[in-house]
Amino acid sequence: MIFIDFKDKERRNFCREKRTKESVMRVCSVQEMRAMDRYAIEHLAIPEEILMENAGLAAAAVLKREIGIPGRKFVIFCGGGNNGGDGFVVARKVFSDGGTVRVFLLADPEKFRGAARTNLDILKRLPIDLISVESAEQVRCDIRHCHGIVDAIFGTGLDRPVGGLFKEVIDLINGSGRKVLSLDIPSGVNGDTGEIMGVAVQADFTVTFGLPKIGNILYPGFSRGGKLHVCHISFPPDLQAGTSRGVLLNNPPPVPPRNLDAHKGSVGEALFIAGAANYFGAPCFAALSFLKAGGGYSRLAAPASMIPSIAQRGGEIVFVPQRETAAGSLSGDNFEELLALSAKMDMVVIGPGLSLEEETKSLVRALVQDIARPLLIDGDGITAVASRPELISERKAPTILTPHPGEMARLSGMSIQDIRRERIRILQETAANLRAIVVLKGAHSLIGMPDGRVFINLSGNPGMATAGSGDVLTGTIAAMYGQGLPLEDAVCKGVLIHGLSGDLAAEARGEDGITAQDILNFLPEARKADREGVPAELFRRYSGPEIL
Ligand SMILES: NC(=O)C1=CN([C@@H]2O[C@H](COP(=O)(O)OP(=O)(O)OC[C@H]3O[C@@H](n4cnc5c(N)ncnc54)[C@H](O)[C@@H]3O)[C@@H](O)[C@H]2O)[C@H](O)CC1
Ligand SMILES: [K+]
Repeated sequence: MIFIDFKDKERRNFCREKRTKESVMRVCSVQEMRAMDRYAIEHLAIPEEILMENAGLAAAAVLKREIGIPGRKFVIFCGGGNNGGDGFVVARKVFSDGGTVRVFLLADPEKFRGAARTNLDILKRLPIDLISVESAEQVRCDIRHCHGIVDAIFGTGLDRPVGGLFKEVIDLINGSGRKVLSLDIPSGVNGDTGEIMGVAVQADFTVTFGLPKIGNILYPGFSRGGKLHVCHISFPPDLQAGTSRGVLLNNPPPVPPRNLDAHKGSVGEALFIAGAANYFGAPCFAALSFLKAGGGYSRLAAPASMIPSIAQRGGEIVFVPQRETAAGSLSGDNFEELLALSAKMDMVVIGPGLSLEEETKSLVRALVQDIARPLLIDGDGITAVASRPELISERKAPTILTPHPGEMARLSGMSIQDIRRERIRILQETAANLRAIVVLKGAHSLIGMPDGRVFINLSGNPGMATAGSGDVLTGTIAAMYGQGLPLEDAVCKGVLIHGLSGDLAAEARGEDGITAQDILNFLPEARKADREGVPAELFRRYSGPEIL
């Protein structure tokens, strides 16, 4: 365990962290959480009341740290399930620690069962205000005069859109300007998808129980949770380790050190098959990012007529001029040369700015089928092969695909809306069907492995939603592989470094005007920070929730 003093912002405390496989945190679905819960209760004989007590105590500890308890007033909203039960424990603990508390029930008190019932019955014997909410108006005054609100309305049991009185109360909470602590997950966020089910609490802090749920980590749910903490509520580590098809936070191992006698061939050789008339940026960003991320030898096979202008921006690239179609894209008769050259590479990248010319698409399909080296397919390359999944699944060498949601829709046959809603499941199916590593790009990009594992990446920022950003990602991934990381780790590391570079660019220049050029320019700093320790603020974000 490495201790980091996060408060020392002044000195821009650079943490010397070592990311290890053991430090990868699992994220679980609602069903997995329920199974863990059941196992703990039935096989380990941990009573439900003890799990709930652990949950409530952890939440009260966060209230104490963030707001303070003695002499403070809290309003606790409790729904009719166990999330509400956790709220009752918090109420008892706040009261015991010298705070004032009012508990508002959003369900018929007769309906509580099990541990929630037990805790409600305890509360009834204490001098704590327990009020059944009939209308939102009833709570307005208390909300205005409290120091903090605890949201224990819905947890993982949310199973339909939020409306009526629940919606009115959540709207009041969100408009109150008070500090809000959500228990397990902000009420209204779907635990499996991160979707907002009509309306959701905007929390300042969330304490999630057992393990983070997918909805705590995926957008838009992630942005509703504020600072995220996790309390393992005394589950043993083995139980939390989960299955091989698990969802994990992206935390790849370090890139191997550069040998003192490194030469350009020993830190990776990549070929980029990219570019067409009017697409000057994509090939240049892709091929240059490979070098800026530490790769050794970057070759760019682009239409011959484009090369003089690209060369002005990237003289470090080695060019392989290609014959072109009348439209200025790569022509089919480059096939043999590209295939022969590909055989000598560590990795081939195909797609950035290739255009959707029919002849070029046919060339891509033929190359995808025959290139016997690790192949990263991006952009127009994905569109060219999307209708022929067997070309990818039957490849003899590994394949990486880096789709944005629109390209993912083409690859998976699902709509963009479906992909937003069920990102993890669709990614798992697509990666398995295509036998490929699939990077679904977006806020918190997802990396899906053919065996069903999914890594959620936490680096990056909205400023990176800019043209050319994806081209920089391709070269970054290829560079990680060229420098010796195993393929899966290289993809995970490339995604992390790309986001880190964007975060450093945002820190230096502000998020709004970041361009692909900025992400490219910050790659060397990103590599350095990844080796020596990222700034404390970023480290905290990338490490995921703090464990209580
Ligand atoms: N290991 C753990 O994670 C532990 C979790 N705990 C807490 O328990 C909740 C889950 O409890 P559950 O009873 O299954 O569900 P909820 O409390 O979230 O609520 C279910 C309740 O709400 C109704 N409902 C659902 N959606 C709506 C809606 N849109 N509108 C109105 N009503 C709705 C539903 O019908 C039920 O009545 C977990 O999140 C943790 O906080 C344990 O305390 C400790 C172990
Ligand atoms: K909640």
